[in-house]
Amino acid sequence: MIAASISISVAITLLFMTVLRPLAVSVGLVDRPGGRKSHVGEIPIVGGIAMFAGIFFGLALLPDLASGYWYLLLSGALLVIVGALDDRYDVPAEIRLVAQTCAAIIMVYGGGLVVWDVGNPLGLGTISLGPFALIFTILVTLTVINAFNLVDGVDGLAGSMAIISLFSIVVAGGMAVDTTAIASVVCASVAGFLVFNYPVYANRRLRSFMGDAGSTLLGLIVVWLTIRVSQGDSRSMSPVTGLWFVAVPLFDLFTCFVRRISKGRSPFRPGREHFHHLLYRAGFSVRQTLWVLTAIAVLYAAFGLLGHWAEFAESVMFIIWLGCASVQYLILKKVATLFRYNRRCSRSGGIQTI
Ligand SMILES: CC(=O)N[C@H]1[C@@H](OP(=O)(O)OP(=O)(O)OC/C=C(/C)CC/C=C(/C)CC/C=C(/C)CC/C=C(/C)CC/C=C(/C)CC/C=C(/C)CC/C=C(/C)CC/C=C(/C)CC/C=C(\C)CC/C=C(\C)CCC=C(C)C)O[C@H](CO)[C@@H](O)[C@@H]1O
Ligand SMILES: O=c1ccn([C@@H]2O[C@H](COP(=O)(O)O)[C@@H](O)[C@H]2O)c(=O)[nH]1
Ligand SMILES: [Mg+2]
Repeated sequence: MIAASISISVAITLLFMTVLRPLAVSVGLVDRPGGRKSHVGEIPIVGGIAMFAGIFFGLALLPDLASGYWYLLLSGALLVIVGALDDRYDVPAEIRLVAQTCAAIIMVYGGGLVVWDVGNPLGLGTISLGPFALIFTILVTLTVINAFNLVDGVDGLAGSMAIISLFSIVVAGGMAVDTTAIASVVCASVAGFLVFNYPVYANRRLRSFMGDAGSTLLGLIVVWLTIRVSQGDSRSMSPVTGLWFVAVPLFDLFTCFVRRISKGRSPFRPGREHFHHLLYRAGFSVRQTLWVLTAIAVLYAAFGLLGHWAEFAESVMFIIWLGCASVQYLILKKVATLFRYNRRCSRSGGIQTI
């Protein structure tokens, strides 16, 4: 039955992508180049809606779908609607954050998921969140949802990050039936979308984006399943392990926040200082940028799985995770400096170093 759900998920996503692309052009649901945009031509932003449709029908086919997962579809639908409106009309950030908070609340009360404790990241024993559990759960959910949005800035990246995270969650979660079924259906749908979004020559005329509708949906599903396998009596991995599975999007969010605040700018104001932007501007092609970040994400996920299986101390894994965040931040700063230097050199006709 899972095979049927996977097939339906990918088929419906492909169908919706094909049908919605021309419609999107006629209603103006397209991304136009200019400003901080890095793409060329008008690109339909239909991936989020198409992936949601694929996931909806794929999950609906699953027998015995736990009732909590209908709430995943409900909160996902909320994010897709608000995201699609934002992709078309630019909804104010406050309204989007309210919608994301509502999605998190649906997860808590409908899906029954709360971050009750964060495991033992400091080596002092399990840290229970007590009365702060609800607010922490909402913050974690907003953080991961937005991390996936922020990383969606180059072809294929957000989809690849989601597949890596979901695959790792399933493996660390001991291939639990419900998590495996849901993650497989979602991965199938993302794969269907990537047919239109992965940067290869063959699909250049079909290129489409998932928009905030898609990236926030994927962030929600990833955080939902992570909390599902890392909390409660049936937990099969520690929360710290979960951090390794979303390291690239989280590091991007945190480093952007630090860089923006240190420059006296609002961390919520969009920019072009994300890791993918820096690689791209430093001379990497779109595909090379995607491959570098995918390779880093695979390494982080593999290390998370290694720590999980070898039962490394959570505190050690957490310290190394923080270390990697700092190293990535320093590399980011170095690349930015080199890039500025390079630009100055090329303006004055000097030798380029990168
Ligand atoms: C604005 C921007 O950058 N734009 C981009 C983007 O452009 P686009 O056009 O797409 O988008 P817009 O600009 O239009 O809009 C953007 C969207 C908005 C709505 C605007 C708001 C933007 C945001 C970025 C909002 C983010 C909101 C937040 C609430 C984030 C707050 C961030 C923080 C830094 C606070 C974090 C605090 C927490 C409590 C959360 C902690 C969660 C963690 C996962 C990390 C924990 C790690 C620690 C170091 C914390 C504490 C230590 C401990 C001891 C505890 C240990 C903790 C754990 C072990 C965690 C436990 C975890 C679990 C139990 C489960 C965890 C689950 C998982 C990890 C899965 O994109 C464009 C293209 O790229 C771009 O150009 C543009 O700039
Ligand atoms: O697959 C993708 C996704 C995004 N981009 C570029 O990033 C910006 C930001 O996208 P948002 O929809 O605002 O989140 C987009 O305009 C593109 O320039 C991309 O190239 N490929
Ligand atoms: Mg976005």
